[in-house]
Amino acid sequence: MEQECLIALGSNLGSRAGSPVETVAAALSALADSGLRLRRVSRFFATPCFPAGAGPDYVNACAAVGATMPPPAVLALLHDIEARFARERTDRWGSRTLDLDLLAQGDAVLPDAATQTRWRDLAPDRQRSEAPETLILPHPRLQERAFVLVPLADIAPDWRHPLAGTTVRDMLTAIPGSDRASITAL
Ligand SMILES: Nc1nc2c(c(=O)[nH]1)N=C(CO)CN2
Repeated sequence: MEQECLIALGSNLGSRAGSPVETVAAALSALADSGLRLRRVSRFFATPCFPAGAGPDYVNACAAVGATMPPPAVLALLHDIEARFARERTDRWGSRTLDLDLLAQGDAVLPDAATQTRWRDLAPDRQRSEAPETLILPHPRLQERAFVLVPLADIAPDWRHPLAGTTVRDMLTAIPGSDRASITAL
């Protein structure tokens, strides 16, 4: 059965595809060519780098795609596309030629809610050692980021977080207005 995946795209450096806008556009074509079915694409937005001053502005967008494969296979596919656009994975907040995040797949919760709660309460360094490269769904920082929520609201305003119970529209209302105001559609 096909499930809907919500994917966030971001770029703040040119790649072999060209500018960040061209890179995000090329990544969407790559997604469509990869066996995922492209259902909806948001507008492209210029967003200030988070954290502030860590690099040039980003271009961010979101896409809804249909997938018949399980979440780890979708993630592997996203990593493969990132690699083709030569993203450097060394620096956590550093500049990105292309960043593809799997935000959600249907209402999947991975790992289970109790494990996610335990991890969330750990200090960040222990979080990284106990939960190294584990796929967490929905994406654990989805609610905090205007640069994700603003494009996501274009394509899935009524999607409901399976643990928090809130919609994308609710989450967007809950973040500071100044964060939203700093984002402009291209
Ligand atoms: N505005 C914005 N800032 C970021 C982004 C991003 O996509 N947009 N991605 C990052 C690395 O994941 C770090 N900072």
